[in-house]
Amino acid sequence: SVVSVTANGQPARFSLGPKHSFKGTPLEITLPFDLSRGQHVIVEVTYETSPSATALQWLTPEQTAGKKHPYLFSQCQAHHCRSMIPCQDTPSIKHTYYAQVSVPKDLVAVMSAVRDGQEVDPQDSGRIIYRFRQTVPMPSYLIAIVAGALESREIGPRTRVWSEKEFVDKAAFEFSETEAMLKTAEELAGPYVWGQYDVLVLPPSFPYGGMENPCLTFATPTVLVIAHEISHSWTGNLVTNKTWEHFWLNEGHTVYLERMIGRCLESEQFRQFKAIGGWKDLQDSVNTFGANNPLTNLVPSLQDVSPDDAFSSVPYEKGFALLYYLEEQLGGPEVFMGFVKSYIQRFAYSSVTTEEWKNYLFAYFKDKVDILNKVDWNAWMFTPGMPPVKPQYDTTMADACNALSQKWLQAKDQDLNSFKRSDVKTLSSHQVIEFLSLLLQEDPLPLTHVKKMQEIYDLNAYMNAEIRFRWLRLCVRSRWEEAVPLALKMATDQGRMKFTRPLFREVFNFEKFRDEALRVFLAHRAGMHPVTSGLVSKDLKVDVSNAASQ
Ligand SMILES: CC/C=C\C/C=C\C[C@@H](O)/C=C/C=C/C=C\[C@@H](O)CCCC(=O)O
Ligand SMILES: [Zn+2]
Repeated sequence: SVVSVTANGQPARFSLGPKHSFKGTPLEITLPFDLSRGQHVIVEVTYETSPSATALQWLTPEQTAGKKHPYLFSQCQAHHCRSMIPCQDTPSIKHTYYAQVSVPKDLVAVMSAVRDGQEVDPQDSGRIIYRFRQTVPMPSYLIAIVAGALESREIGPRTRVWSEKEFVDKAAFEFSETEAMLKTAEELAGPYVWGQYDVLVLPPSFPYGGMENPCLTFATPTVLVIAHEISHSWTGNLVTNKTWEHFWLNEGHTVYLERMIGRCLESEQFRQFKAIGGWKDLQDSVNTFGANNPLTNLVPSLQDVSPDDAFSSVPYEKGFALLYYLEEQLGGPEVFMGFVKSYIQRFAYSSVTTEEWKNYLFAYFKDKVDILNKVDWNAWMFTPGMPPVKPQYDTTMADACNALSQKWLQAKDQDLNSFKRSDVKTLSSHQVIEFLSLLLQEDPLPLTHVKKMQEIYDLNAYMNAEIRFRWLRLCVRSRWEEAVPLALKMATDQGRMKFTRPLFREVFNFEKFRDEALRVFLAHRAGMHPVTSGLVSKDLKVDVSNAASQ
């Protein structure tokens, strides 16, 4: 709700245009004077947000861990910043920012910026004003704000962990490797320019595993490793996709850098193992969208498509697969990481398109243009479905997962007693995830098999979200009725869309429990994040305009 607009202190006329289904309402400002090229103008917009702003989730005290105070958080990527700030909401424009946030004195405010002091609000002694300064130019989708009963712990020379006090010590323990990862990332990609690197653990309804807000990564309680968000400090936050159609530049390079950190801190075999899992995530997204769906292009057209509807593993994993394929063709990880570092230096502080990236690739590898000319660029970038080439990843860490999944897939009922608890106890949690992912790629296991798997491995007891999510999907697919309430509980106890959407879809596809999936969704809808509830309602084909929430 815009109250007034001024330009260089003079009142300016403004009008609101027609509301677009997902782009919002354009604000058009007419300057009260002529501008010449290069002249600067200060435009001030006085406005109020709406409680239903799609960037924001307002939690009641009952929805928090402490149960005493309300909580607010934002998620602006991709096009939601405009719902809380009237701005030129495009990743092609970068800006610094300064903010003062007044909150009741029991709450703490944090933003995606360096903290710049606090004071009692001169207008209300029951409130505190927190100040923030972001001096590195960044796109609007990286503006972020949280207010809640927060505490923090220092875990490194440039890192504090923030969360409600109930979780802060656990979070400090879980993210204790942050400084080691930051140092490794700096060795790979160049200096960290953002000053502080804090981590905020949000309540479980946060819709993504993590969000790379500068100076303050957001993480859900289901995330244990933040190498991905750390990597975004270079790819995404420093070098940014110019439009959301080039989102793979952000995510493909970030997955590449994340796995290079894994290579340095663990091993090359670990990197290869993670790439094998990523290929499966890509296959899962292609299956969900359909292999002919243009949204599975690496560079899709988003004309009339909301970025939230287009979001999937494709830009992450098709992007990674392309970079890994180029790495193999052009001389290996050290050589290709040299290119990625140079690309970051060349385009730091700006926004790029795929064409600019490709031109730079050809310029950097000017002695290997014959190799680059053999790449089927059209198939990689503008053709739906799986990539034209499947990389041959090292299977050392995956072999045990393949062997165990094959054993289950081929087992007859009379073979089921040959399985032992040690089958999974000897696997790492990464390998258990891979084992379950392999089974999810096949036709559903017979119900006798999943029941036996529970009896021997007790997978219901696993609290690792990546394991639990895959296990419950597997059970529901095998039509195990007792797994349905567990799947719906996981879908609603936390709201990370990576888990919540497929779990709801899986139960919805179990004909006998379709109504139960709808009932549970409608019962929880009011307390869900607005983007999550919008996408789940599309998945379950619920017409929310008529549906009553309870
Ligand atoms: C081609 C795709 C087009 C546009 C996508 C751009 C933004 C999509 C929008 O829905 C926001 C995405 C935010 C993602 C934040 C963090 C992710 O990296 C988390 C990935 C999923 C997870 O692990 O939970
Ligand atoms: Zn990312």
